[in-house]
Amino acid sequence: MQVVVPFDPQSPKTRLAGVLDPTERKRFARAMLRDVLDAITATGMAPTVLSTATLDIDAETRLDERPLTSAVNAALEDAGSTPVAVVMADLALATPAALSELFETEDDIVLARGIGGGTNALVARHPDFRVDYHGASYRDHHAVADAVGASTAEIDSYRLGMDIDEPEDLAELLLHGDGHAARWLRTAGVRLVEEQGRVSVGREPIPVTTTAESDAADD
Ligand SMILES: Nc1nc2c(ncn2[C@@H]2O[C@H](COP(=O)(O)OP(=O)(O)OP(=O)(O)O)[C@@H](O)[C@H]2O)c(=O)[nH]1
Ligand SMILES: C[C@H](OP(=O)(O)O)C(=O)O
Repeated sequence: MQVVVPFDPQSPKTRLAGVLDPTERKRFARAMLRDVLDAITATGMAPTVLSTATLDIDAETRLDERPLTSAVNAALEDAGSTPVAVVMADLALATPAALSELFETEDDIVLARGIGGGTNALVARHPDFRVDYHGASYRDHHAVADAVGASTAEIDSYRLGMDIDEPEDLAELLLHGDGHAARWLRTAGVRLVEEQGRVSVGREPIPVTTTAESDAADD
């Protein structure tokens, strides 16, 4: 099986602009990528990062400047009859156990839904299956699988379902994460705010000198 991790390092995580500035968003996205690659590697698989730009990371990288859907579909086509897993780079809470369940479920198409309607991870073992990301892609991928006559399974996983897109997702990461991304957030001064209802996040003012530590947390 090929395990592909799409990643766009250029202007990532714009929905986190209320909490992190552009440089921080790049560092945070990179820290999440490291967590995802570590979790995949711990399952015994070797991930390939499908990136829009060159990266200095310790993983095989395939460059493709096209938008997400086109790049992933090209990877599916190139794989031929080899099964392909597609795991998003913002699944900072992903664990080897959750990923192993995804990889080992034997249907033609295996889907791990994300909150908000997305498809956070999938496995494709059918030659005619193609992706169509954005919007309610989870629903769309079910329809594509049905249309090509593929059997479909769903992975019901909190750990794969939490893609870190919105500021409130950062609270989940602070609560349940212990990897590079969670550490980077804590070092950057992002903190849980407990009020009535769900916890949210806020930012502590941090002295300029600790910016270097915040970089180091990503190393
Ligand atoms: N290869 C590739 N990966 C992409 C592209 N766009 C997004 N990704 C990756 O796809 C995954 C899901 O991305 P999104 O959460 O939809 O987008 P994002 O740019 O990270 O965040 P927003 O700017 O907040 O939408 C992440 O792993 C991204 O790095 C692209 O054009 N090409
Ligand atoms: C890529 C996209 O992710 P989201 O926009 O939900 O983060 C999707 O899964 O369709």
